[in-house]
Amino acid sequence: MTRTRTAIRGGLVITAADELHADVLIEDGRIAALAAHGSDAAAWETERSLDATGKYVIPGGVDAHTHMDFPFGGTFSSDDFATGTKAAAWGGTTTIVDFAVQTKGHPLREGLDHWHAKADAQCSVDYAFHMILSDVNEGTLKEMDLLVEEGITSFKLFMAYPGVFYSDDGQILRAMQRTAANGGLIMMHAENGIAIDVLVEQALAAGRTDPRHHGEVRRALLEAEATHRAIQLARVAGSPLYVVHVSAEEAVAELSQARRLGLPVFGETCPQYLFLSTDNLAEPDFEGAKYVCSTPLRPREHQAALWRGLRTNDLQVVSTDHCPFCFSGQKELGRGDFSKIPNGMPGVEHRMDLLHQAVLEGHIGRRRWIEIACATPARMFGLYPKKGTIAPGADADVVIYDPHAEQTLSADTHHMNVDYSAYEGKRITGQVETVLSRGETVIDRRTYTGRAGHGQYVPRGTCQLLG
Ligand SMILES: NC(=O)NCCC(=O)O
Ligand SMILES: [Zn+2]
Ligand SMILES: [Zn+2]
Repeated sequence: MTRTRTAIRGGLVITAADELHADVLIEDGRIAALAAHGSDAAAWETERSLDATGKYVIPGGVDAHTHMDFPFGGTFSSDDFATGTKAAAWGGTTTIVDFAVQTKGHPLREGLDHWHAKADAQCSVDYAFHMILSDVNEGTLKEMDLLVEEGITSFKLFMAYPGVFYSDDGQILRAMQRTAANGGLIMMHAENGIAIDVLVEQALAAGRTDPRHHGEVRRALLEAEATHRAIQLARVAGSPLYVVHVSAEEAVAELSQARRLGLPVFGETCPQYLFLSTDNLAEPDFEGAKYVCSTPLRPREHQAALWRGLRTNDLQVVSTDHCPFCFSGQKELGRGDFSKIPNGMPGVEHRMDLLHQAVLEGHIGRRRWIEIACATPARMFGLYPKKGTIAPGADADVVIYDPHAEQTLSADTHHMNVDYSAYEGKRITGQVETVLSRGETVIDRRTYTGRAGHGQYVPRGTCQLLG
């Protein structure tokens, strides 16, 4: 085997734990060593040297919540694994964890095989899977044990979307009991879908059909109620719990209270809840449909609680919930009836940049940026320290990040396969310059040099934040 050695010289290495003025040695796709500028590093003999002077050297992002080619709302999300992982690479994300879907009445294995068929040989960066449980029954529960053993260690359940992915409290309790025994982690979409459907019906009957009503019927209290219920069910089952896409201040309060009691309860939020609001959902001429996702965008006042939660570690992870639908032909399915707008927003390309912007705006510090976007998602989902850090032995998933570059987000320049940007015209300071995935350059000074099929499937361990 030919040995390839690369040095990244002159940068500021930032991990969740440290900031070091250090050079990084990469050998055969792994981090081999770090050394202070001008020390041992001067003697490294390498085939390749990348100059990171004045730049940050950070771990590749781990986006633990994506939906590529996802069947939803009568259509499929518009990024497949080829386009979506290429966009991820452009944005400095080198690992995604996507959701394989169990079709109701069918085994988990079938859903998983289907997701491998979609993803294998298509990805530009590494990928792993969670499993969506659409049908919790004796067979499914047994299959969960096998999946945990082979590296699918987390399962998403929905308290929302009756008739689609919804599970009732009994099914939820059974699945939680199973993970309490097999080491898996339940990821909960916490909204009271039964109550929401009543409010949807009433809104439509009263002629309230615009996208903004999507946000109005999906009440913050119904997110908080479901979050509370999920926490209590997890307590009864003795299982840990990860609540996905938290958007409401009242839901953060439920998580904070549980964590004060010492319960193994975790929370994720997403950039759309931190940067966008119901003002976007109210944009005229049906433009609000671009921002329809669930949980919904909230009034701007909720953002302070989300930022606080990220600072106090009551929220641990920022993922994108990347689930893009084109405005033309997809979001338009819901003209005249907001409940028919496919739920989901694009975002896989912009998470690292938006969170860097949050550093500049004083919401979080630099190491916390890396913690919530790289290290903790890797730990949460059993990928650490292979992913999420820069340390000897870790995969050489490394981003050279220019903290001074200026960019404007736009559908004209993004790489996601979707015809609008949720952040059109937003100015960002900071930009991904170069991206290595297991030592291979996939973005080279703002040119894509990767290939579909470079990305490898990564089986995962269990949650590393317990006990
Ligand atoms: N979040 C959303 O609106 N769409 C994707 C499916 C989900 O995560 O609930
Ligand atoms: Zn969800
Ligand atoms: Zn999702």
